Amino acid sequence: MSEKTTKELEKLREHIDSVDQQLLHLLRKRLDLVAQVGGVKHAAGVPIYAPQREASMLAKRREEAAKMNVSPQLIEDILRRLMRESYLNEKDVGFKQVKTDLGHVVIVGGQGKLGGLFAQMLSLSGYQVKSLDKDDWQQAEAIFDGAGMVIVTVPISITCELIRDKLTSLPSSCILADLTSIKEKPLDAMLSSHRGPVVGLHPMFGPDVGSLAKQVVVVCHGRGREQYEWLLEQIGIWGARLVEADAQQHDKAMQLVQAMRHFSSFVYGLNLYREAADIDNLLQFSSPIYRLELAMVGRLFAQSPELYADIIFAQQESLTAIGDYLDNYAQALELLKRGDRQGFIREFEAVAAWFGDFAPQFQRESRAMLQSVNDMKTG
Ligand SMILES: C=C(O[C@@H]1C=C(C(=O)O)C=C[C@H]1O)C(=O)O
Repeated sequence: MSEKTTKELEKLREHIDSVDQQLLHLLRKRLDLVAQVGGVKHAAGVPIYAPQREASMLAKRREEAAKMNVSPQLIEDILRRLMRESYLNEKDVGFKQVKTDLGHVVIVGGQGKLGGLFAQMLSLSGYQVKSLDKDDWQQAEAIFDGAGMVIVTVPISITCELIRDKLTSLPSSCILADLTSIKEKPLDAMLSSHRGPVVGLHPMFGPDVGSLAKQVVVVCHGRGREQYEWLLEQIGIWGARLVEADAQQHDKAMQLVQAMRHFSSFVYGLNLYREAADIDNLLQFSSPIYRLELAMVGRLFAQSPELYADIIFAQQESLTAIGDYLDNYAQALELLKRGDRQGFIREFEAVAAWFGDFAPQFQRESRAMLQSVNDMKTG
């Protein structure tokens, strides 16, 4: 590079540094304003997450961006990232407490990750929370005494047994809830062990979410809804969206959404391991989509094998869903073995037609993800 070029670049880069510093100051200012909004909302008991405000704000900024010859998608990406920060900061002020005369909450399995998250959210909302874990059963009576709600969040394999053995003498005013990722059997167990209000919940997220804003919690009603309605409102205040479901339908969906999916990720990892694939090497040749896929598979093996065994082994019926997948794999492999390119294309088109408008929608969504995977690359 010539000296002139170096000088020119240096000067421009100094300007860029200064603009970035101004951005930083603006960010600080925005964070402070959002914190003030958080304070006002907290006092009024309003959830921080305000989708309508977000939609109208984004529409206006996009319009203004276009007029300034800035890409509307750029401002939308930046604002969405900032809004995520807004939800995370909400934990600093806490949440409105919907039910003020509940008595304390007992979380059976409160030391587990999901139990811990719910304990934290409830505490931030002003509830007194006690945890009951496997070594605490001797003190159970004292822990349960005066509880207004008991939430069960223990491994799926022991959930029903625990409910049937240990939760048979709660007072009928006490709410009994669970967070298990299957719903029909735990709900039956709760309804038969307890006379009072019962509700089944399935948080559709892992314990590592920073905030519940926009996350989904599935609700399967048991009995006495009017007595636990406040809990649903409370979860809404945390920002989550509640989706009501029939327990049986929910469990059927989980055979595909969880069992089959996690199982195929497990086999994908197993296959890489048996092939002794060199991950470093694969990453060097990876396209963003491959990296994203590897991230999805690899993250499984950073977590507890018990958790995934629990999810995959939870329902006998998942075996059918996984077996069907294996059959389809074998049939598709036959196309390949026969060199039946036309057959492959026919099947492809049939699936594409079945996906319908979802296919282009998923393409758009994944494009944004792939771009951020690429952004994260260094060097
Ligand atoms: C700050 C607010 O709360 C949330 C955060 C927003 C933001 O960061 O701009 C916008 C809407 C809300 O989801 C607000 O309602 O204005």
